[in-house]
Amino acid sequence: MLVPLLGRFLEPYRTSLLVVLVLQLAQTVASLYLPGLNADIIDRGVVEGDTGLIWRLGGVMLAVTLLQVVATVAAVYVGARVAMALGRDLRAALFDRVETFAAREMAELGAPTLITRSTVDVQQVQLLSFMLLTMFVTAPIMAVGGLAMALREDVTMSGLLVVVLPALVVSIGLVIRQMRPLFRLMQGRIDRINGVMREQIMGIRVIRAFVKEGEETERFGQANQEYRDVAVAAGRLQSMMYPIVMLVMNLSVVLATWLGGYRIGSGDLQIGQLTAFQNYLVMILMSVMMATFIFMLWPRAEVSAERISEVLGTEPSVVAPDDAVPVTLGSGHVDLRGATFSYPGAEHPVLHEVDLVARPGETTAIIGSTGSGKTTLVGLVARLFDATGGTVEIDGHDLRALRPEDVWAAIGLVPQKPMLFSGTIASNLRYGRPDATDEELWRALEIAQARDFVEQRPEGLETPISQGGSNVSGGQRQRLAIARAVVKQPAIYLFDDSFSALDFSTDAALRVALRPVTADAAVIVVAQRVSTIRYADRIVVLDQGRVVGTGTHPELMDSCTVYREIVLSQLTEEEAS
Ligand SMILES: Nc1ncnc2c1ncn2[C@@H]1O[C@H](COP(=O)(O)OP(=O)(O)OP(=O)(O)O)[C@@H](O)[C@H]1O
Repeated sequence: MLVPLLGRFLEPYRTSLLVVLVLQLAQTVASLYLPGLNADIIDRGVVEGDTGLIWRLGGVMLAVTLLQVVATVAAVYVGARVAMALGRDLRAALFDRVETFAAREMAELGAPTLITRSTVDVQQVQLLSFMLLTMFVTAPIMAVGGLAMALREDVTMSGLLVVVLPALVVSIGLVIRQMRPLFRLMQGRIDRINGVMREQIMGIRVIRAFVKEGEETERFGQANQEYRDVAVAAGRLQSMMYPIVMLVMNLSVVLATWLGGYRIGSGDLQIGQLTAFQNYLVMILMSVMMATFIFMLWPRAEVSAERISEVLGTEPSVVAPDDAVPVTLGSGHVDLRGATFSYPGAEHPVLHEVDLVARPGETTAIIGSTGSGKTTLVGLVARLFDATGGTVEIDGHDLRALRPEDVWAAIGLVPQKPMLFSGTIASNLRYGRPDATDEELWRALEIAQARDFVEQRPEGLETPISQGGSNVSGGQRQRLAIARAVVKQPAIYLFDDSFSALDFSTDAALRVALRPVTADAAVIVVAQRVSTIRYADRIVVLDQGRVVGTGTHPELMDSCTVYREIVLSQLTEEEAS
């Protein structure tokens, strides 16, 4: 997964990669050249007392070192830029993909893991690519070059590598093998911490009100501890790597000195050559250490790459067919025929063969007990998910044959839990129609019975709204969400229990004010309160996902027992008639 992902996302940076390659090559060649020069200074300069040669070769060494430094700095700079750009591109790709997800994919993956994957996992891949970009060429060239140079200095001494190298590779390999499953576990546990934290931050008021801080702290503590345990286990293994490499490296140098001593004594080797050999030996082992760094990061980055690729490879369930042509849904005829819907993984459908008609200029109300499927029904009309059976049509088009954005353009949805975005009241109201004038915004606020409270704010339409709309009350948020839908002037209004936070008189005033603006639109209202819907042109009664009655209030009072029961639980017999 990691290699294809890197291949795909590094493709646009081919030129930079080539530059890094050349710079690394220059740096490595320079590094390999230096010990040889040093040996010459000792053996030909110092031993033979040739000061001129020492100066000359010293100068060359200085120049080569300078080249090495410049190449290293430049390679790290370009490499870091590419790695950062890769991180940015991965995050952008993830964000773009998540934006296409329908409710189904969101439910399957879940917000916490999507956040971890876009941040922590991307960071892992980014870190590994940085390491690769700074060491990828250096390590193998240094290893091979170092080996060649060591052989040139002394073939017998190079036999040492036959023992040292396999020992190093095998011991590191064993450690890495144990690290891989731990990293997978670690990412999963970060998801869990994120999930618990998210839930607790969002539910902080409820937690306090129910005095559950202790239990919640414990729950978080447990998730935290589980992550710590696996991180410590992985860290323990990781911390063994460096000492192993250092141990092997130092032992090798000692061995080389010991062996070299004999060979110098027998006249087979010169002092300078031994110094150079030791340098090359260290270089070879250093390159193994560099590779170790990469091997250390590789398993974690690979797990992360798998998690990123899973998101990128998840196909949205609400999509336009290949042959979909753009359409404008202007009139707002909604027809559900035998619409059935099951949530993924659920045993039974939530909606069973629902037939529903909503016409422009009319108000269609949906009423039913809690959990009867009202919100799900609204989601089907808004194409937040597709029906698993039957059809949902707008203006005679089966929604599955349309581009989702064409459907959404026709819909003014006021969800059960209204959501506002950070910005101002004006920016939120213009969400569906950016070119709306201030006058139109005020008009929409008036209809939504929100004008007064906005006027009372010194900054009026420019009043700041914090993330999620947390600095306005629930009722105000609901009214602003209604105003936002009104500004959009859609062909179909979907009010999902949007009037529940309003008192009776405000609810009535709002419905009267809405009438002229929705005169040409289909209005679908979900409500628990009978007074909100009793004058609707058509009332659809849902019971456990089935339509058990359709008609006007008087018709249903006569014909539908479920409706009668709901009405009589809220109104007296006289009020209801
Ligand atoms: N994301 C989901 N995954 C699985 N089941 C779900 C999901 N959302 C809702 N349900 C189930 O579907 C059924 C209908 O839910 P829905 O929200 O449509 O009901 P509702 O009539 O709008 O309820 P309420 O009046 O309480 O808002 C419920 O039994 C609920 O448990």
